[in-house]
Amino acid sequence: MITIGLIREGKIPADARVALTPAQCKWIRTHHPHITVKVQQSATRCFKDAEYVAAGVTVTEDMHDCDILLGIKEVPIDLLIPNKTYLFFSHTKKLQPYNQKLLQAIIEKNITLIDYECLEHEDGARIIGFGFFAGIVGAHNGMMAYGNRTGAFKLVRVNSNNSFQHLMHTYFGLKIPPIKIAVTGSGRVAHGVLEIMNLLGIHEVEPEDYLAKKYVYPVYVHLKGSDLYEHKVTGKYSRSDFHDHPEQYNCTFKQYTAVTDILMNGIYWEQKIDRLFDLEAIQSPQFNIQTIADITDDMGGSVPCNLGDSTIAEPVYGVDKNTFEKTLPYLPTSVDVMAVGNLPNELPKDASRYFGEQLIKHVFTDLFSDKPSRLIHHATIVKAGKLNDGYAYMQAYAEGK
Ligand SMILES: NC(=O)c1ccc[n+]([C@@H]2O[C@H](COP(=O)([O-])OP(=O)(O)OC[C@H]3O[C@@H](n4cnc5c(N)ncnc54)[C@H](O)[C@@H]3O)[C@@H](O)[C@H]2O)c1
Repeated sequence: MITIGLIREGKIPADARVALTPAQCKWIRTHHPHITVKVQQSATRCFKDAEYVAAGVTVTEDMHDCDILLGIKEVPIDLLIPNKTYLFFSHTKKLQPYNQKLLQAIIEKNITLIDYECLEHEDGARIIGFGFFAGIVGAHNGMMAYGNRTGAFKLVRVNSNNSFQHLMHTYFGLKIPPIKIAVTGSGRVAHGVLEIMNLLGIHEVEPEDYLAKKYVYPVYVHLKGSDLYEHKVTGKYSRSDFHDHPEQYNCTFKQYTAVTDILMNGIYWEQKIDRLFDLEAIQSPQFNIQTIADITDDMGGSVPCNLGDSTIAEPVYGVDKNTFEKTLPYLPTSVDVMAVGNLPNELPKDASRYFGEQLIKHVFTDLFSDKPSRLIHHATIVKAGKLNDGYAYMQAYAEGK
C-alpha cells in the first residue's frame, strides 16, 4: 500500500491550486486500489475539505505517515518533513537565488525532491505544467486591459467566474474592434491564448497579410520560432540549432510593433535569446502596441518593459514611454503591461483538474512502479539528501556558495 498526501500550500500569497481534485482522488481509489490518498486540511484550497471527505478521502493535519507528498508551489522550509519524497515546483534548477536555502534544507533533511518542471519526455518536452490556463487567463486579462484603456469593450475579471465554462459565457455578444493581435510562442501558454482568440471570434491571418493588409474585423497572427528568429548568417531557422545556439539568431519581431495593437507573449526565453524589441523602441511614434500581456513573465526578458510582477488583484501597470518607469495603467504616455506570475490561480479549479489529469495519465505509472524509471530519475533533483545524477552543476548552489 502506498499513501499519497496532498499537502496544504504554505507559500504566501496562498495558492488555491492542488495536485489532485476530489473526483480524481475517487477515481484513483477505484482504479489503483493499492494507493491511498490523504489530504491536509486547508482553508484556502479551491476545493473545500468537505468535498474531499464526500469523495471518501481522509482529511487530516498529520502527513507523517504518507510515502509521497504532493504540493504545487515551494514548500516553506519549516514545514518540510525529513526523510520524505516530495513533488512540487521547487524553482531551483536554474539556481534561483531566492530558493537556495530551500534546496539546502531539502538536502539537510534527507528529502527526495522530484520537480514537476523536470518531468520531461525523451525529446526534452515538458510533461506537466499549468501553462494552458496561464495562457487562458493571461489572454483574457490582456484583452480586458485593452478594453479598459480604449473603452471599446468591457470584460469582467476571470476570478469573478467560478470556472472556465462560466467565463466563456461572458464572451457572448462582445464586439471587438478591428484590432491586430500578435501571439508569440508554441507551447502550452500559446495554446491557451489561441483558445481565447478563437472563443472571441478573432480571425487568424498569415504573417505577410498581417503586416501588409488592413482589416475591418479583429485579427491575430500566431508567431512561432520559425516566424520569429533567423540565423544571423544564413537567415534560416532550425529549431534544434536555435535551441543549442540561440545567440546566433536575430529576432524579427521588430517589424510587427508598427502594426500590432496587443501583444500576447508566450515564448520561452533565456538571456542568450534576442529580445522581441529593445526598450527604447517603445519611445518611437511607430511603436503601435498599447497593451502587452507578458504571460511568460520574465522580468526584463523577451519583453524589456516587463518591470516585474503585478498581482492578480492589480494585474496591469503602465510603463512610461520616456522614463521607462512604472506608472498607473491606461495613461496616454504609457504602454500597459500585464505580468502576473501565478495566472492559473484565477481559475484554480480548472487548472488543478488539468494538472491532475496529466499527472495521473503521464506520471503515475512510473512514480509507483517498482522498476527504475528514466522519467522519475531525470526529474529527481535530490535523492535522499544528495544531488542526483545530472544535477551536479548545482553543487556550489547546494553548498550555499
Ligand atoms: N505567468 C504565469 O503564470 C505562467 C504560468 C505558466 C508558464 N509561464 C511561463 O511561460 C513560458 C512558456 O511556458 P509554456 O507552458 O508554454 O512552456 P512549454 O514547455 O509548454 O513550451 C515551451 C516552448 O518553448 C520551446 N522551448 C523549449 N526549450 C527551449 C529552448 N531551450 N530554447 C528555445 N525554445 C525552447 C519549446 O519548443 C516549446 O514550444 C515559460 O517561461 C513559463 O515559465 C508563466
